[in-house]
Amino acid sequence: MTPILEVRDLSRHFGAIRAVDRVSFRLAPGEMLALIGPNGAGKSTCFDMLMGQTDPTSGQVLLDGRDITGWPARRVWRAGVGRTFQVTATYGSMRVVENVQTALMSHHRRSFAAWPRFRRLYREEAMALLEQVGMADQAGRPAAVLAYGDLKRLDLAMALAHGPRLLLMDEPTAGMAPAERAALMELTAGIVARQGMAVLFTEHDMEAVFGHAHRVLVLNRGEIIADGPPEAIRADARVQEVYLGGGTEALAAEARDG
Ligand SMILES: Nc1ncnc2c1ncn2[C@@H]1O[C@H](COP(=O)(O)OP(=O)(O)OP(=O)(O)O)[C@@H](O)[C@H]1O
Repeated sequence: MTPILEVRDLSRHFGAIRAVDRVSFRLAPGEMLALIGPNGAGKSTCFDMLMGQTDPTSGQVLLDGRDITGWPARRVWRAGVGRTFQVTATYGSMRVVENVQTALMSHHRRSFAAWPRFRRLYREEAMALLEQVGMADQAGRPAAVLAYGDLKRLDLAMALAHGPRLLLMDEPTAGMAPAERAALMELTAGIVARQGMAVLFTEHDMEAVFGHAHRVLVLNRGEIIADGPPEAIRADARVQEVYLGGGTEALAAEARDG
């Protein structure tokens, strides 16, 4: 089966700094992959390359078998790479459902000149997306009054409006209460499984990583030092060493300290 994402020997060097160095991995349909590593490991640089925001020094990025290396961000997004934001990109004064409608308009390349007809445009599709993230009952509320966890779910619905093949989530649970974190990750896992898409996420919260990722990729100084299921990663001596030499308690401490 063709992987949704295939990264081959991807590198990004800044002068002498090897921010990302010969990173290779694959991501299958239905898979949730966590990308972790200590500060400065290269996670953001890796994400930036996958989103088309930074050109690789060398290597390749393939989406559904198509080489998208070096494509500009907008084209990468059009090709099916979506993302959620740490700070959600919603319009506070608009209603929840209208926020999703704007995401659908953008997906369907409709200009905002269609504004007068906006209230009807893609309303049903938007409601179906809100249903998926458990937000249909809040459709009529202004986004500004939403609780933080609900804003995150709205952000997810807006990312899904684009029908991504690959969803990149940058610290999806940052700033959330523990119970909300688990709920968001479970919700995401269910959607990923149903739609056969794939998720790559960075996360400092180790409960979110070890509780919800199918596979964990550990970066250190730009290189992958481990790639496997959560249990194997937790037990990996090199991973424990990198996380201050103290096993998963140290992993948790690193998470707290950011
Ligand atoms: N534009 C740049 N110019 C020079 N060096 C850079 C640049 N961007 C990143 N780096 C360096 O590349 C390395 C990897 O940084 P990156 O931000 O990708 O790590 P990270 O794992 O995302 O870290 P954090 O968890 O702190 O966000 C670091 O040494 C960083 O200083």
